[in-house]
Amino acid sequence: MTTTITIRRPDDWHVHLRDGEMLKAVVPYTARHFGRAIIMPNLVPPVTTSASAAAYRDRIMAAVPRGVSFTPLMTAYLTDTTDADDIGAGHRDGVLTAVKLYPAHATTNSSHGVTDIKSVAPVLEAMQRAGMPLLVHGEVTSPDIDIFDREAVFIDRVLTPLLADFPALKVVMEHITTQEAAEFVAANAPRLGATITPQHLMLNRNALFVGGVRPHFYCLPVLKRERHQIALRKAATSGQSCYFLGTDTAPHLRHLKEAACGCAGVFSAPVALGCYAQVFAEENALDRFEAFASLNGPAFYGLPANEDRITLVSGHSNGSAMVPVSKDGELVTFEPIEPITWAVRNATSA
Ligand SMILES: NC(=O)N[C@@H](CC(=O)O)C(=O)O
Ligand SMILES: [Zn+2]
Ligand SMILES: [Zn+2]
Repeated sequence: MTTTITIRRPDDWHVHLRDGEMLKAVVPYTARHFGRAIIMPNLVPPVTTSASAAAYRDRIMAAVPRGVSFTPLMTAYLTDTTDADDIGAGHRDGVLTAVKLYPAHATTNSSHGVTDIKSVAPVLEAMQRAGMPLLVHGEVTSPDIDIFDREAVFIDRVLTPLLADFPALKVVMEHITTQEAAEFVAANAPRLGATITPQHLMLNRNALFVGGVRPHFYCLPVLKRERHQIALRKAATSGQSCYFLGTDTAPHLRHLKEAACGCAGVFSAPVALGCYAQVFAEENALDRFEAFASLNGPAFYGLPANEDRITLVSGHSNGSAMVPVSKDGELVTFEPIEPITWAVRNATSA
């Protein structure tokens, strides 16, 4: 038996597209399903100014296949020396949608991240005045905090004071992974929102060790225990407007993941939308899928929902493919433990 569902075209509120050959290889997968995407700035070196964001946007647009409509929404990487005037001007000019806070060394390419939140107060004040959201990678980095506790400790030590010090600042807690985060976001909505990834909805930390170590399930924040997975599934499918789709598709070449010290990040762009639909179907919540995928994100960012539609269908086995990246190597597409049975049938223009 197959089920189909047609919804407004979704947006992806958390995407890594990288640069160069990798950018060219991955952009088509995001652009064919999603109308817009928030583009993460953690390149090497990072995108830290409006000028570098504008140049990066041009490189992304050059990689969008002809005939596909796709709008990258750019972000700047917050550092201890970010210029508040440049960020404000970038926002007024329509170049910058948001600013990204990585605590220094929290995740892939975050060595330039903020070491002390006080040093960026002028930038946060300017963003608060402009209504420009701050996107946070919500993990503390102190080595004495257990890796499975870093998100919950971030909420207590960093996010709670930040929300109090900047009471009108809009904040997105990216890729939430815990029950604590889901509850904290709902309690602080609507100025606080959260993205949730397919892997954190479909897997828990046991998946990292099924039959051996599984590097393609390794991402940050790392998968948590089952009670958190259950809480995230409940949150995403609740219909509450503070939760929205953000895949955190994060491509790394296969040989850099299948390594003695493998990179963090799951490449999910080709299959992500099917994964989300499957979760909503399993939770008997397909009637709330459009809110999570296509309505809540634009509402948080103050943007209109997309006018075109996309149709998904169940009953398809969706064999995940390897995506070649020039002669450099290849990407392994996310393949959860249970088969993905939902796929995009077609996207129609408005
Ligand atoms: N999520 C990840 O595990 N990795 C991301 C960085 C990030 O989103 O934290 C990446 O850039 O590879
Ligand atoms: Zn992150
Ligand atoms: Zn990310």
